[in-house]
Amino acid sequence: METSVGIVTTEYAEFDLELRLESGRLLGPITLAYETYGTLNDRRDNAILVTHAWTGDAHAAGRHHPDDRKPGWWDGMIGPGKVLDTDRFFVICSNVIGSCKGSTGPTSINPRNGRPYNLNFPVIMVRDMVRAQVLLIDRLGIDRLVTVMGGSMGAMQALEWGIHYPERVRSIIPIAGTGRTSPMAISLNAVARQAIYNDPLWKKGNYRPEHPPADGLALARAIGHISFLSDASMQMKFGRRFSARDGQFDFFGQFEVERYLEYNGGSFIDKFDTNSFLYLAKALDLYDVAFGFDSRREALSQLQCPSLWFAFTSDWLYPPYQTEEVVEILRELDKPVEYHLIDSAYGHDSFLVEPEKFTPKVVELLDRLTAEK
Ligand SMILES: CC(=O)SCCNC(=O)CCNC(=O)[C@H](O)C(C)(C)COP(=O)(O)OP(=O)(O)OC[C@H]1O[C@@H](n2cnc3c(N)ncnc32)[C@H](O)[C@@H]1OP(=O)(O)O
Ligand SMILES: N[C@@H](CCO)C(=O)O
Repeated sequence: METSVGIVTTEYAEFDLELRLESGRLLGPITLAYETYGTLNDRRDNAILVTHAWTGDAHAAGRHHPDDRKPGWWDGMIGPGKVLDTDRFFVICSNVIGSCKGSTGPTSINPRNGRPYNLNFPVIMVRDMVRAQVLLIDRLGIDRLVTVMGGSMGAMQALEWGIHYPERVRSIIPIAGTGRTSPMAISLNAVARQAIYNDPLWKKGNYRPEHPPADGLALARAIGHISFLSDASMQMKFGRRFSARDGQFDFFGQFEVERYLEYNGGSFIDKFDTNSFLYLAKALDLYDVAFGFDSRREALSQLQCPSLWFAFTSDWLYPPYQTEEVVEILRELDKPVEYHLIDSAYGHDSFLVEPEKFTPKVVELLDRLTAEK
């Protein structure tokens, strides 16, 4: 049985308007990159929005070209007969504003001067990303989404959808998220930022695209990457193994884990723009569900739909207690809420590496919602 969505194309929705951001600044016109899988039914009520993490993109499933080395980032989840079954659901994955993956971000042309925004791009919040996604969902003619589902920054987007657009969602599924970014998570991003700022090629964001601050970005990504892993996953993957290529007493000889970080930091330079990385890190750091409300309780009281939450035992970036704090408040508020602590050794990135550990609960929720229709 064919379980892949096959060859897919990224589409680009253009909005000739100015969006008022949380900062009060205006951003426009706006482009959003997105992909869709499956078919929107006649009642237009079978749509699911998948929201991505920090360095993700709209390409969640299938391949752009038969020779692509890897499929989309959540290909195991999306396709005929899969968890997000494209025989039943119309699955949308939208890139976020601020990103460099086809949507309006710091690399886009500033209409006011015809030059790339670079640091003239406004600071955006997760809520602004969602505001832009609402334009896309309107454009697709969808009133209500079956669910909004995503991990990490995707979880923040799902929660913002539920709180600010309660009439537009029938459920939300935040995975490996947090209700507010902790000082520890912020401090890791702060060090990553310094790695970039200290690279002479960064030039306060005015680097030429062909000469990015590669050393700074690679180091910044390596710092981030450590926080996506866990003690257990590093023990399993690398242990204390020394790189077979190097002599143990070579001064620059590397442990296997060092090679891994160097490789993943280095390969990231070709995949992501430095300013976008910084703007999205800022959005992550600014995240607090209570922003604009008197309290988290007041913010969470806006949520009307069922919410299904997952946290991972080995996630030390957004540890389970941060999801549990939110779930606890929702329970006190008598909201329909379900929470599962998933035993996984893969740290924050467990939502990408071991989705099979939590997907049965997702299927249960989707079946329930479909039966209720
Ligand atoms: C929604 C989103 O979040 S989309 C963004 C997802 N992508 C990322 O986060 C980019 C970084 N990638 C990753 O973190 C991982 O690939 C994941 C989480 C997506 C998947 O994890 P895993 O399946 O465990 O992959 P793993 O960590 O083993 O491999 C990552 C890379 O390191 C390489 N690698 C593995 N071991 C070693 C090693 N000992 N030395 C050097 N390189 C190594 C792999 O070959 C792979 O290279 P590739 O990216 O060119 O294919
Ligand atoms: N590894 C994912 C998760 C980060 O939160 C990313 O880079 O987007």
